[in-house]
Amino acid sequence: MPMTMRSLLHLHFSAPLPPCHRLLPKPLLIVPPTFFSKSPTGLPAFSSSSIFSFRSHCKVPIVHVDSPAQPRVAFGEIHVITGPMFAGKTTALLRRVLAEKNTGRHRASLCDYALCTFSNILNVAVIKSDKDTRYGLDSIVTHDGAKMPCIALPELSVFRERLGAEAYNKLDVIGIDEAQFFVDLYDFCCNAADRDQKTVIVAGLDGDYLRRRFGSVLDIIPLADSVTKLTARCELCGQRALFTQRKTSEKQTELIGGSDIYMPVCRQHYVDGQVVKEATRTILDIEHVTV
Ligand SMILES: Nc1ncnc2c1ncn2[C@@H]1O[C@H](COP(=O)(O)OP(=O)(O)O)[C@@H](O)[C@H]1O
Ligand SMILES: Cc1cn([C@H]2C[C@H](O)[C@@H](COP(=O)(O)O)O2)c(=O)[nH]c1=O
Repeated sequence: MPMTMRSLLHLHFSAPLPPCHRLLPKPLLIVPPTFFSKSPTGLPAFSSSSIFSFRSHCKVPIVHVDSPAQPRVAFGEIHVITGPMFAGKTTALLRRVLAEKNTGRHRASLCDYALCTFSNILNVAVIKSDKDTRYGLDSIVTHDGAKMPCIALPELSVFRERLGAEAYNKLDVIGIDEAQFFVDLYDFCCNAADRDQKTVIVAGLDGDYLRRRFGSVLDIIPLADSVTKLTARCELCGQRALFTQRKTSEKQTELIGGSDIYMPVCRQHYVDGQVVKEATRTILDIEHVTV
């Protein structure tokens, strides 16, 4: 049967909403045009676009509508922070998570003005791999000692269950540190951003000590809204450091450690370091000593 314009419109507007919306009662409030612009009194004033506000404890409290014909659902986001060790990835993750939380608080205060509720302050959670036992399992810690509480997990698929479905549904922002250790990073990020409307901020190494891809960090780049590659300072010359040099002779890819085992190096010192390591190994091999 040919589709009329009317049936197309009906289909468009009656398409099923994401799971979180389906659980909700009818929109609590319809705020007329541009709730977010300020009046001279500093209080929100109304003007030209529409915003439907749902119950504020819902993950997607607001559906912005630029024009009545184009409803836009607020989807999740994925931001990737990568680079070598000591580049400031964990520091950037902490900053970003806190910034999201504060922005959320700001947004919340505007919505709360209309909804008379303060329950939609952004909820954030930070996850790290339980392989990283350097500073205990209950916080992520930067090389400078800054800390944030976290949940340490063997894999990301257990996060929802560990947190509980209700708490998970209320989350707005999920930070993931040491992402290179999570084998299910791709699926988790996909589901969290596409299906569950979370903002996911991922920090992890792009390469290992041999400059090979490390875990799945590179795999999520096609999913990402933004990718930030940070650099450190070469420990030998102070130039921009792109790589992580392992100072010991262990060969396994995963080896937990800090400046006792690794150092950030520039391209020249990475190459020089590999040459020196190779030469040392050859000499010691000849002498039948294992390094
Ligand atoms: N060679 C180093 N040894 C120890 N700390 C370092 C070294 N180089 C830089 N740092 C410090 O580490 C900080 C970055 O820490 P962090 O955010 O944990 O980095 P990353 O998560 O990328 O490893 C830098 O701001 C710097 O103060
Ligand atoms: C290069 C490299 C690193 N690791 C480990 C060492 C640390 O425990 C983490 C990286 O921590 P950071 O927050 O980025 O400083 O990864 C490894 O297992 N294998 C490697 O090749």
